[in-house]
Amino acid sequence: MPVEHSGHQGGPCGKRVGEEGWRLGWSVPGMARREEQAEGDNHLSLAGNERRPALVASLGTLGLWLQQDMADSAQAQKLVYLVTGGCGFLGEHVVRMLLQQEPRLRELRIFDLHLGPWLEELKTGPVQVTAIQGDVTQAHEVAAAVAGAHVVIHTAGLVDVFGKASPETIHEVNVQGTKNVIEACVQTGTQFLVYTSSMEVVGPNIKGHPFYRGNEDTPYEAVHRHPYPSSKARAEQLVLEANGRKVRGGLPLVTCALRPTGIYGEGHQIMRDIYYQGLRLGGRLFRAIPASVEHGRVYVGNVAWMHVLVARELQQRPALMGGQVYFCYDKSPYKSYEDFNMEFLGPCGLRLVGTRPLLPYWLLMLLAALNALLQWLLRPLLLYAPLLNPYTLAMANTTFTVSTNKAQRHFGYEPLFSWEESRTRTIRWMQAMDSSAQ
Ligand SMILES: NC(=O)C1=CN([C@@H]2O[C@H](COP(=O)(O)OP(=O)(O)OC[C@H]3O[C@@H](n4cnc5c(N)ncnc54)[C@H](O)[C@@H]3O)[C@@H](O)[C@H]2O)C=CC1
Ligand SMILES: CC(C)CCC[C@@H](C)[C@H]1CC[C@H]2[C@@H]3[C@H](O)CC4=CC(=O)CC[C@]4(C)[C@H]3CC[C@]12C
Repeated sequence: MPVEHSGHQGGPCGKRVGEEGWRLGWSVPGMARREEQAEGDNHLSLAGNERRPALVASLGTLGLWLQQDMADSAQAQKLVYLVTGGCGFLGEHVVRMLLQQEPRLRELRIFDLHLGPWLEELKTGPVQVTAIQGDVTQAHEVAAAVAGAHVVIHTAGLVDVFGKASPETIHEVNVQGTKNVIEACVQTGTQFLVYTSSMEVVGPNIKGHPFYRGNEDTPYEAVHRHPYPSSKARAEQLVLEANGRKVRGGLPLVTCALRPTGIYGEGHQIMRDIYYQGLRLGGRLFRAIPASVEHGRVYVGNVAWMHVLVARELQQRPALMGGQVYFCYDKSPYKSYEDFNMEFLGPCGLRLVGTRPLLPYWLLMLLAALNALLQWLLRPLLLYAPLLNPYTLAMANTTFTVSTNKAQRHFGYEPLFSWEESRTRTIRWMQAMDSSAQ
């Protein structure tokens, strides 16, 4: 079913809720917000005194202890992080997660081609937030942003499986951009680099082999032809090969790569597109993929949390974690791409028609090929970029799921958000998005 990435109508979602946008309500479950932590720090001496009566022997001791406390906290808040692509879907969650969950942050630099207006609200907090408008393909811009950073989280990338950008541009951003980030770390002396890779560096491959609940060591023939996975695979390889290179000052560069499966959650553009497509079709979507095809999905908040944790622990366990890859996973259920989306679209009033695909696979392939042909023919006049093309069809129609605990073993990762919470947050976002658009 060709789905255009445009158009917008109000829908049943919006009629149910009248709440603030998800950006305003962003918080982490069961954890103190960073601001609250900072506030807590200010009162630490009193709370601490209750717990440690021996220290309250005299006012002098109390004063000394307070001084020590302040020195510790100044010492603790010393790190400079840089997030490339920090205004993207994932990048924004990483930025917000860092501000909430990384108490040692002194400065957070956000580097992106397009800066979001929401950055302004972050500038009033205790951490210095520096927004840098820049292009990862420009080595000098990257080097200037990286200089003085302790950790770089490189999420910037051109995510295009719809043929919007040329293969050259995808390569330039994803591969050359990553090279620039690595070289900037080496030249300026930044020691820790986390790269946002993708499950796509593994598969599904062009032969459509299933990857059923595999892990980082599962053998799989990773063969790519499409520019996006090829570029991600090359960039990941560059990042991993750079592990151990000497950076300015003589210390070794420590790198690792995170491979999310299909990310979902607040801000997910494709989910938004599919929702509006469903509305245009009278609240219905038509099943195209057999329910038995499993597609790996992971909640954006958990992917962000994994980035924060991996960046922190990379500094503690460089020998174990340097040069490693980790799939991003959580407790999201194994389902087909369409059935999974219905977890959110269903409560927004959409219905998936059919227990089996309504069209035979060969016909879908034909439609996908037609779309590709149309895209090529229309290119001089307009950009025709429907969701259905031969590549996306193959992606959706090939089982690819992960089952691993490597991140838990190596750096103690546990999902921060349960499946229920992830689902609720995503539904709330869709409802809020729709009501704010009406
Ligand atoms: N969305 C998904 O399901 C998955 C995404 N990933 C990876 O996660 C990362 C983030 O992806 P999303 O947040 O989904 O994409 P996104 O398109 O929302 O975010 C990418 C960000 O990078 C920025 N960017 C693009 N080109 C740039 C350039 N030349 N210089 C500076 N900034 C540039 C964009 O402005 C954008 O803010 C990407 O590296 C992607 O490959 C990996 C697995 C799954
Ligand atoms: C009925 C249609 C054929 C359904 C089309 C769905 C597709 C648009 C999506 C199916 C699988 C998605 C991709 C997958 O989740 C893995 C990804 C990893 C990334 O690193 C980037 C995004 C993506 C390629 C994702 C893109 C949309 C799908 C192809």
